[in-house]
Amino acid sequence: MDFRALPKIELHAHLSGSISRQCLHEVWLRKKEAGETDLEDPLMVMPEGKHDYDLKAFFPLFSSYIYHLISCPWSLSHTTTRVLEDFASDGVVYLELRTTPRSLPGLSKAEYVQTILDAISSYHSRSPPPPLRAKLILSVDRRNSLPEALEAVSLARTFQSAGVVGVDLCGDPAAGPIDKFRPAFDQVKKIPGTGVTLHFAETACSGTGKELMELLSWKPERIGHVIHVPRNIRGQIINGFASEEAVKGDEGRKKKMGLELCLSCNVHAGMISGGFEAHHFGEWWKVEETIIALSTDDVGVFGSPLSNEYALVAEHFRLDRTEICALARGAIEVIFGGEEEKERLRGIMWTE
Ligand SMILES: CNc1ncnc2c1ncn2[C@@H]1O[C@H](COP(=O)(O)O)[C@@H](O)[C@H]1O
Repeated sequence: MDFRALPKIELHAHLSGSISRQCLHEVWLRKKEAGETDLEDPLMVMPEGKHDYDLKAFFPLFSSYIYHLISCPWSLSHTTTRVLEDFASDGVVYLELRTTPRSLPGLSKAEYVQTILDAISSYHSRSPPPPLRAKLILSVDRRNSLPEALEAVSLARTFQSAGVVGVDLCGDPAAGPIDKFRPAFDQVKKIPGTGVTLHFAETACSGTGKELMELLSWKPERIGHVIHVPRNIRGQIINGFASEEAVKGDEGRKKKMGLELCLSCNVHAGMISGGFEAHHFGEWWKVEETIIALSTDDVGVFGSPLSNEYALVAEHFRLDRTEICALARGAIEVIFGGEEEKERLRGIMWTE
């Protein structure tokens, strides 16, 4: 099967982690030549072919390096455009990119978000129109304070009509308790048409029953990674605890929880043991009450484009062509991009 040609949906991609090393290198070269950076060449910091970053090494890549390189409107806009092009050339037809609003020298958080939305909008208006449509999710980092989280939610409200469709909780799972963010995610629920997605049970320390019950009580439509899940919490996910209010009008059924599963990230970062065969994709993909959206997380770091994630599940879990098409199409139901976009996707995604 041609996994690149297969039309695909990507729902869990962090902007700064999705920038290819080549693109980072080009930004670095231009800044170096202009005398604007003292940073080391990204190809030295993140050598081509190295993908085994454990979480201890992974998070500082952003705070200590990438954020210092992508630090002006030009580099932000340029790298966003390149990320869109890279996903499109891998056969992605719908992308929800996520990013943590940050202020850069001379750029407020609102201008940071606006710059990314402008890059997306000018990408959409290319001629002929590209098959990829992109939306934006704003992330709250676990290291943030409540006021910072509330600011992200307020930005999501402000930029909703310009393409922001959701709010995410991400960041180093070792970074303290998350209860403090409840008022922020309560606010998201009051913005009609804005979805909630949460990094969920990424590590043993963030996989306690207490934390996961708290996260589910925020009523996310989707959860990401879903690794260290105790049995009773698994039951809650399956029984639709999180979306009990989101009853589907016509059939009276509860909405299914979307699971954003990122195989290569989890394997390369050592978040699971036993390799691809042992990945919890195998436990979830036949659970009818949930919907899996295979995702890349940080393709710039872990090096596996979405087409390869589909190839991996086909290989390790023996999905045939029909099952692969059903898996890819299934994600339509859990996008945050609205009914019109769902209809477009139903028209272009393969059925067999
Ligand atoms: C194991 N995977 C992950 N788990 C948790 N958070 C992650 C992540 N991968 C990326 N991020 C979050 O996304 C930021 C980079 O993109 P943006 O600057 O927001 O576009 C990282 O700083 C981290 O907080």
